[in-house]
Amino acid sequence: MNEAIIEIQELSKIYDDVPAVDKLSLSIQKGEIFGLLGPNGAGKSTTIFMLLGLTEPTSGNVHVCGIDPTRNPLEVKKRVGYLPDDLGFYQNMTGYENLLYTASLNEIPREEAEKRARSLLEQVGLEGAMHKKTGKYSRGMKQRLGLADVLIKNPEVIILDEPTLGIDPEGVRELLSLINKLNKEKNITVLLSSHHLHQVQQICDRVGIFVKGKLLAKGNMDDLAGQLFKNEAYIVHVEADPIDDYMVNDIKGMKEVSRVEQLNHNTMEIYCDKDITPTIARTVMSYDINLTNISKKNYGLDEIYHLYFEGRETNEA
Ligand SMILES: Nc1ncnc2c1ncn2[C@@H]1O[C@H](COP(=O)(O)OP(=O)(O)OP(=O)(O)O)[C@@H](O)[C@H]1O
Repeated sequence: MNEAIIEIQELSKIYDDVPAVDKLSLSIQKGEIFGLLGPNGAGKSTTIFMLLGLTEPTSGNVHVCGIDPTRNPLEVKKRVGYLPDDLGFYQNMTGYENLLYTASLNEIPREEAEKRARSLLEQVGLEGAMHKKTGKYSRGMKQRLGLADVLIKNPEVIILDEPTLGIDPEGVRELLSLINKLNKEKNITVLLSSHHLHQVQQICDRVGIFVKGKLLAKGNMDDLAGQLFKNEAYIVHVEADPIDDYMVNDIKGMKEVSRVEQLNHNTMEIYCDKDITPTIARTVMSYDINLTNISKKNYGLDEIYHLYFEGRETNEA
């Protein structure tokens, strides 16, 4: 997974002297699921439009599958499937007919198009509704049809703008697992924009936190926690009876430990820059103390995201 399929360098888009995207640099690897996370107005859609060649950058460079979308938008369009947040289908046509229509726009021969449409409708769980008019589809069904629609041209990359908007929790779960499955089975790179933390956390390999046109941080959950909490990226929760002062001093003296917080007579939390849970367990045991529980506490994307926004203007969020 170390072949960049989306390469963005110092990319900016300025509207009326205000940067919508501000010197963005980002590499997305082939086969990765990358989540672009940020509040409304952060610049996610503008970034996506520049990747698709729908908006011209003010400055900087962008390459998708090795192609510059500003110069060659049609070549990018052949390789990239884009599912906008407000996707529309011809309401009076069935799901199957809509897919065949998209296939014809992409110059896929009829016989091949029929084969792909049937297979995709099956993959997205719409085989039973393929001959139903899309005007009668639920929002979740339309999103699943949308996925089939972007996949009909066998893209290398799919870009999904708020794909779960307006879908009920069960529909969200199904759609996310479908995206995950497609990514794993077909090695399709997925760029997904969202402001739903939990959904992003569930399926993305890496996340970029985007605010006011700037990428504040990027990485997997551990990287993000590391960047944000620096020398306190890990918390080891210990329950032991009793918590002995000598033992606490011993732990405080470890080079990885920044502080120890004693919550009550038998519980403490140890903040450290590495996961040293086994070392801490051994130290506690060496004091002949009854260790009843030891676990690593993980920061969730919720904590990470909100901490990034602490003290920032987030009134659009
Ligand atoms: N065509 C345009 N003309 C002027 N300003 C624009 C234009 N398109 C976007 N903007 C501004 O650029 C900023 C970024 O908007 P963008 O739509 O990219 O954000 P977003 O993160 O996708 O938000 P959302 O989640 O609401 O879609 C906003 O302040 C928006 O008002």
